[in-house]
Amino acid sequence: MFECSKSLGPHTWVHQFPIAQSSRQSPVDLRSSETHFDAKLQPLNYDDKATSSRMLNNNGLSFKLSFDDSSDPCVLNGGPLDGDFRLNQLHMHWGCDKLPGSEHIVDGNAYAAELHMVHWNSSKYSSMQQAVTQPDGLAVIGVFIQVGKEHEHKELKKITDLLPKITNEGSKIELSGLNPLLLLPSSTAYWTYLGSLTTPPLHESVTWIVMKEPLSISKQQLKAIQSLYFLRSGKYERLLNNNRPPQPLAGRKIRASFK
Ligand SMILES: CCc1c(F)c(F)c(S(N)(=O)=O)c(F)c1F
Ligand SMILES: [Zn+2]
Repeated sequence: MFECSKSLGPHTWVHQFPIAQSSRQSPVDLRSSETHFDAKLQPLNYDDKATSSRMLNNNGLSFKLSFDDSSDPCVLNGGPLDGDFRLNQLHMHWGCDKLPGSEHIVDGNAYAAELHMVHWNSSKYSSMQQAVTQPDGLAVIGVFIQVGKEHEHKELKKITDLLPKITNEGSKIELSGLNPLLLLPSSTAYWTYLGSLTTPPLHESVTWIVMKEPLSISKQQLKAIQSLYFLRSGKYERLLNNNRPPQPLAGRKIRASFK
């Protein structure tokens, strides 16, 4: 069978991206002792459009669902955010076999996987490329994923059913009519803190919004995710793309929308 391929260890990133050792890095351990309830935090607001998207096994590291953010954008606002943020892509981080795969952890505990929905600040910037380097450029919603009963909305199923069709690096497939709103858990409770991309170039441009309630998927769905692999120098390797360990909070405060 395939072995779990380890991407170049995160400890090597600092040579090319010195910001890796800066004070606004992600992911972090969401420790209850460091979180503070903030009554001023608004509920997240999504204009619930079903949008077209293209599923891609990108650079053999993960799969990415890209959304057309130029015409009929899917817009997020509210929560801790000032202004409108357009959904640009969503992707996932997972483990391998028994290894848990979430990037954020909660009081030291990891989940099986973590979904990231990446949005850029369209009130201040004109593209994702321009926003990705700005301190208020991005908002990423993180949703923990655990194995349990199959995802009730079937929205995640639309994604996992297609994964066997993009098992080779660079393969793409159209997926229209996905409603990102339905990928969010029923509870609106979230943590928020100022952080960074969790993979190079590690820009400190992300307002993180991590949902407290995990989504449940079936073992089969997790297997479909974990069986994503790519051909590297003639060898089939499975992906393990999640291994940035929690980074120092360095004095940052984590706000909670719930008591
Ligand atoms: C520049 C493309 C990109 C990533 F590669 C990425 F890993 C993340 S992450 N894991 O922090 O959500 C982003 F938000 C993102 F915009
Ligand atoms: Zn991510």
